Amino acid sequence: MGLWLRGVVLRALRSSRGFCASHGRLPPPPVPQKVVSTWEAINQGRQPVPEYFNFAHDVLDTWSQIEKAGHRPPNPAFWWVGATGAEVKWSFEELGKQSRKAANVLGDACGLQPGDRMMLVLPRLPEWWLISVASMRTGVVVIPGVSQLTEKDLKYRLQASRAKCIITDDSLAPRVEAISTDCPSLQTKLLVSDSSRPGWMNFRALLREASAEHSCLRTQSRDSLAIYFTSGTTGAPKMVEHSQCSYGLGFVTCGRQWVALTESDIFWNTTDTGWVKAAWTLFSAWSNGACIFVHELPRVDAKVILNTLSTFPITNLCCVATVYRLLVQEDLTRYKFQSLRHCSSGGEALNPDVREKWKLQTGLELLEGYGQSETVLICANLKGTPIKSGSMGKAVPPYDVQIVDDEGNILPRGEEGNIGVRVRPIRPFCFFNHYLDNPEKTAATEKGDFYITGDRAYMDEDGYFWFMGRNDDVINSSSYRIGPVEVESALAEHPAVLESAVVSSPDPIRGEVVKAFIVLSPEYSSHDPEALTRELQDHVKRVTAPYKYPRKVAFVSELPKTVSGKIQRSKLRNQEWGR
Ligand SMILES: Nc1ncnc2c1ncn2[C@@H]1O[C@H](COP(=O)(O)OP(=O)(O)OP(=O)(O)O)[C@@H](O)[C@H]1O
Repeated sequence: MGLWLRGVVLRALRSSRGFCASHGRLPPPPVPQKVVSTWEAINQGRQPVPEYFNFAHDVLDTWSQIEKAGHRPPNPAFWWVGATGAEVKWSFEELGKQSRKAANVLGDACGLQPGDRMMLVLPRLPEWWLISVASMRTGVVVIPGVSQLTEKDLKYRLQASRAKCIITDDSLAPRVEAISTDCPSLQTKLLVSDSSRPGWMNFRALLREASAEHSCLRTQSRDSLAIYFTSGTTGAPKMVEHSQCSYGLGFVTCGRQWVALTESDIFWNTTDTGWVKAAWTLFSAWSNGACIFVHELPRVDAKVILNTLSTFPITNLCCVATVYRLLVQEDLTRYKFQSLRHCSSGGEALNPDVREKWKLQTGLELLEGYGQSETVLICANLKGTPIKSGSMGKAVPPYDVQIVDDEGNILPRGEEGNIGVRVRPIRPFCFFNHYLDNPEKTAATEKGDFYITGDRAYMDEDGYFWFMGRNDDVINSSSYRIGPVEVESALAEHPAVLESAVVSSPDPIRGEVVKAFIVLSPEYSSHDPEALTRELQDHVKRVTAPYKYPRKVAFVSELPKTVSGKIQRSKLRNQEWGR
């Protein structure tokens, strides 16, 4: 543990009951709340960031001590359920032991050194969490990716990151083999499988033999921790580099106050391991001592999700809005969620209609949060704060979030502009280091004192943020600026609409007009399209300002989405504009 942080945590632990080991009494019993509040104080900028920090050592091993002292409920730290019902459960102690073994695999068998980069592309298998922690212990920089990556995607990522090692499973191995000669930096291929494959080392076999003795690398807080490729919703994915502390200490508040976790909770986020939300979950949950629940979930299936929520004592759930949109199509009253008490949604705009349907059927509030791969949680409806349906909530400390113009000047409340996060005079520690190998892009995201997120919104008189869309998604029709989210939310209120994407489309008179691509609910799929178009247009005119109604409507069987499940409006827009 960094010396400074170790001191702070130990003081917190000792002050709990006044025991003093040197007087021959019992060792001080750890007090989880005090440990977490110390980390939270750092997260919120009330205490300085320590010079040295390593999440595996400073946080996970502390929870292991707390657990050993009997000061954590008996729920596991990690609970995995396979597609066919197999289960894996680890305590913090077991996680520590297994991840030390995995660290020896990375350091010894793979010969990886601190600072070396390693791509990790696995479906939701327990090894993903083990190797993520092992990379922290060794100082190896992890680069997660999703299993659906094509050969082209893999080549782009391996070449751009110059990764020395890739860890994956049987399904992706052939794709790696097809492009590995084009990736000169790639030296080691590690397979997570029960069978062997020529040219690959076998992780499971190596893990069985590895020693559980490993001394965690003493990393500086600013050392590189991970590189995340963005979703590519708007263009080629960017490489976002995070430090040991930015994510390691930046998610304590997110975990405590947005997804509302304590050490007795069991938290399920249905996200894929390759998306940054998996990291958000790892750091939010484990910094708060909560259990991470994982279902293998080979594909996102509403019934499997609902059955899982009914079968296991999951207390907290987080999904992207797309998943909740799917869930509310089901008859939720047929399920009984015994333990579920808190639900959250992020990564995409949450339509008010979906939130209301969820609440009506489950009795549970859905708290929306907003952030990016580059940041931690920027805005959110934190637990216990009043919700304004359709708003992303307020700025989350330590961020100072403002609506700014293109030069970084703060705009008055109610005016639409860029969502900006203040980075001067002090850049929050819980922020990405930079876009790797792209100083121009890094510099271009800052205007005046603010980092410009690329998203548009307005802030109301009470400090709540209302998302309009990404910069490029906002439609400018006859000088009226129209956010796609508002139109999509209006459409979502109509029973015919399963989901929709709203984009600009060329128009000889207005320059551009609103076009809605709509996936119909099964009951409406055989309706007369012309009559339905008119009905939906009238509906939008009724529920929102009439000028926002979609002048063009197309019924489609599905919408283009990123591998993380987000709607790619840019693809539809480019199609409209012939780009
Ligand atoms: N609650 C939310 N409401 C609306 N949009 C959200 C919300 N949360 C996240 N987003 C969107 O997701 C973006 C962050 O996602 P991510 O970091 O995965 O990269 P991306 O923007 O999807 O990919 P790329 O930068 O490659 O286009 C935000 O900038 C915002 O546009």
